[in-house]
Amino acid sequence: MTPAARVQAAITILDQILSGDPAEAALLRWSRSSRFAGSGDRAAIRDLVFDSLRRRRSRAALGGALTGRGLILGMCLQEGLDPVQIFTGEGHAPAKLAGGELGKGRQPTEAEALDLPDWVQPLWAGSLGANAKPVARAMSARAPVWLRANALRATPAQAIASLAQDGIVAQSFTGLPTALVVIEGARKVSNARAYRDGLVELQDLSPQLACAMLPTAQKVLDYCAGGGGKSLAIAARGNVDVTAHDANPARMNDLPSRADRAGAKVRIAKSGQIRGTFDLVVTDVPCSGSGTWRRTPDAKWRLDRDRLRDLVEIQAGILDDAGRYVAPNGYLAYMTCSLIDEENGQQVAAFAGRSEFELHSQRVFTPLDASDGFFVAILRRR
Ligand SMILES: C[S@@+](CC[C@H](N)C(=O)[O-])C[C@H]1O[C@@H](n2cnc3c(N)ncnc32)[C@H](O)[C@@H]1O
Repeated sequence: MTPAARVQAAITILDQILSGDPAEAALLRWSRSSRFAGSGDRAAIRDLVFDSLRRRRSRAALGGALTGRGLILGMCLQEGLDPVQIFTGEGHAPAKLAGGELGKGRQPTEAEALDLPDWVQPLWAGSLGANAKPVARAMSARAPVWLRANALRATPAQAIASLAQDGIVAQSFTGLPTALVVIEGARKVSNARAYRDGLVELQDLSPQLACAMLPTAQKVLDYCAGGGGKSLAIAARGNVDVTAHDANPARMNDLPSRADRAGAKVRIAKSGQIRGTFDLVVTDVPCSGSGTWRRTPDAKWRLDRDRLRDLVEIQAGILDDAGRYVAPNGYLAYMTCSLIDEENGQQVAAFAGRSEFELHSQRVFTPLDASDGFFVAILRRR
């Protein structure tokens, strides 16, 4: 495909997303109906779509319309590209710019330039204080790919060497050597031997740092285990008995095969099958995902106040339920991939106020720390 044809494909997909389709579904549908597109085309179109969603507000202002064409026109103006060279109307390129189309845009207001919904902005500012604007700006950039070198299978150096054999360049993070940032070849990771043989797992830096903060424990319950990212990270410490649970057991379907690949032992407990108490219970709760909006930018525009309120209620219920499984003097860890304090510090403070747990430590990670946004609090049972 020519670069201009890729742009036209992105415009079509963006229009479907703007009319309500989830981004992944719209991309998949386009791929299936466009067998002529190669993997390079698909990757480039995906990047165009996701970049435009990350910067939806500012690009719509610049491009003069919240449409696929408006967003791509906004992209041209934001990145100093000449739109006349792209909107040529030739072959499969976008149709020529209509008279006046170029003049409809304007400079984004200060609020639009942050690329956050209006209703989120006060929550964002209240949660992040002086970092609110830099974090919002960082959210409009593409996220790096992070891997966790799995200590049950390899040292970080061995994992890096194996990745290199498949053309992937990765580098250890100074503060946590098992966290590897992919410098080159990110799209090759899922086919690499290091990944297939369990030497590395895909996991952002912030949950890795959060798991590293967890107290040492022999018996751990991962109460909201989902695909098992936290279970596997905890199991990789060795000498630990990990039980994974999720209210929706189907979410754990892949966990046994992931654990086999990683050489980890994880026990699966369905609801009603959790026995006894644990030294550490981890609750990686459902949340707004506002810390990962770089990776799932359409979620940024779909979240609303009602959904956030529901999530805060669900999180509070999970803390109350999960707390029952913590042994006396044991720990309860609460995690979200959100930056909104209602889901984080306020949630934990309210729980400490109504329970027999006291706050031991907490930390917010943001893209300013090179990671996704993430929150972890560790509470101790009195
Ligand atoms: C953020 S995801 C977990 C991600 C997972 N820990 C990982 O690292 O891959 C939240 C999970 O909480 C589960 N969940 C929702 N409500 C729950 C509840 N009341 N009790 C336990 N799990 C719940 C969801 O099914 C979902 O899998």
